[in-house]
Parts: sequence; structure tokens; C-alpha cells
Amino acid sequence: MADLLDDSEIEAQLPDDWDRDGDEIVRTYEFDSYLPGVGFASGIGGIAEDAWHHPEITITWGEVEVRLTTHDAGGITEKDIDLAERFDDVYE
Ligand SMILES: C[C@H](O)[C@H](O)[C@H]1CNC2=NC(N)=NC(=O)C2=N1
Repeated sequence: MADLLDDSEIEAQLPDDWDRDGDEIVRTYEFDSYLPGVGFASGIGGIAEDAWHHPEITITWGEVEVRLTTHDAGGITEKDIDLAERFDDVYE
């Protein structure tokens, strides 16, 4: 099982545009309308499934909020950081 990161590790490793919210890391991606966000969510969902590590995704008009935590570890691990970076690559 992945080891929990401590506060300093999280601060050091948190990718740009992501914030820490307790035991989760979160980013809100912005889009011009609704369906591009739906497509993005589908794409990152496939990445998550391949990684077998799943975010909480909230789709609204023009925005997709993504929250990551490692449930099995009870907090933030490398798995969350790695997936956040992969999601950012899809968005850029
Ligand atoms: C039962 C299943 O293997 C577990 O829920 C997996 C799948 N996806 C997961 N996703 C996340 N975010 N954290 C986990 O600990 C996790 N574990």
C-alpha cells in the first residue's frame, strides 16, 4: 500500500494549480462550455481506471472539479500526486 505523505512532502510535491484540502488534493479545470468538461472527465476517468486509482469528479457548466485522495491509506500519497500530473497533461 502507498505510504502517506507528510505535510512538507505534500507542499513540496503538489503540482501547480492544485490545492490541498485536508486529506485531499483538488483542482478545478475550466472550459468554454459543458461538453468539453464532460469529454475531459471521460478522458481522466480512463486514466484513473488504468491506474486503478479513482478521483471524485464534479462536472458543472464550464468547470470540472477533481479531488484525489488515497482511500486505502486514509490520506494523500504519491498515487494522488502522480495522477494529478497525468490529468494536467491531458488538460494542457
Ligand atoms: C476496491 C478497490 O481496489 C479500491 O477501492 C481501490 C480502487 N480505487 C481507489 N481510488 C482511490 N482514490 N483510492 C484508493 O485507495 C483506491 N483503491
